[in-house]
Amino acid sequence: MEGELYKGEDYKTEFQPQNYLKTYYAFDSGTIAENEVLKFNLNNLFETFSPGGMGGDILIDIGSGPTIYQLLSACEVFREIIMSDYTELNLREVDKWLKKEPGAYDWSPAVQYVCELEGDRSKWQEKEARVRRTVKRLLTCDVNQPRPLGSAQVPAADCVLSLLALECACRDVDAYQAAIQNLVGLLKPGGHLVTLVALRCCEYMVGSRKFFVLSLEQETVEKALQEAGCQVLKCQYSPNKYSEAFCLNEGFCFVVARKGPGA
Ligand SMILES: C[S@@+](CC[C@H](N)C(=O)[O-])C[C@H]1O[C@@H](n2cnc3c(N)ncnc32)[C@H](O)[C@@H]1O
Repeated sequence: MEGELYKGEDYKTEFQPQNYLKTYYAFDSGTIAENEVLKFNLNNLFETFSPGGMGGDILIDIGSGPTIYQLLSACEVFREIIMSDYTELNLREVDKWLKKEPGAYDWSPAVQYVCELEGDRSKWQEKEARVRRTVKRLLTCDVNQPRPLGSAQVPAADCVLSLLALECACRDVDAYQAAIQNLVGLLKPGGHLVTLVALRCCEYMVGSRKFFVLSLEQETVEKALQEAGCQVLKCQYSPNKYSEAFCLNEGFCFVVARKGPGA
């Protein structure tokens, strides 16, 4: 992978949502490696947000990107979902899907997969309607700010979800630690932080653009959460990798942590 490495503010001009979706979320028609990553992610989200497990009033998704797959299980157990991203273009892409506008991404293969996990693949249209009803707001965010959602009035959350975003947004481990702390600040005491991290990753492609990724070990992720006053309840490792042409990484970890009383 040669050429310029984009990061930070470059996301606002160089990250093309449609290219990202085509490469990593084609699912049924996509490449096997990317499909396996998405399945690992959907399976873990299903386990985490099954009825009887975690749930509540407010879930805030941070660094949502142009995707909605991360909400397919959570929409069943939270009253309200707030999505957020650093770039307006990503929020616009999500909004297209929420409003069923022409050109909106087709998430139905992933939706059907999750409905099958829940026991009835045929209910996928009901689930899409539920996601559309449950997502109440789309906000801009910056995880590197002590208040990632800026001046937006947002109640303390029962759950903060952030998948594959912090390692893209943070330039070094100190910034990662601070970003985790910033996300914990959005939670109620006892609330949960759920995150998926691509491990030992240094870059990924979105169309012809190459983006920086902070290389993290599983232990670094767990330590950052503990130092932010959280108890790590689950840390599920997977040896999955993306296709080498798209992204260089060595495994993933899916983590669920609870904010402690002193955090
Ligand atoms: C690899 S994408 C992940 C998108 C989505 N969460 C997913 O699971 O596919 C990385 C996302 O991080 C966002 N991002 C980059 N810098 C950020 C920042 N400082 N604060 C919040 N999000 C940021 C990007 O806009 C992009 O949507």
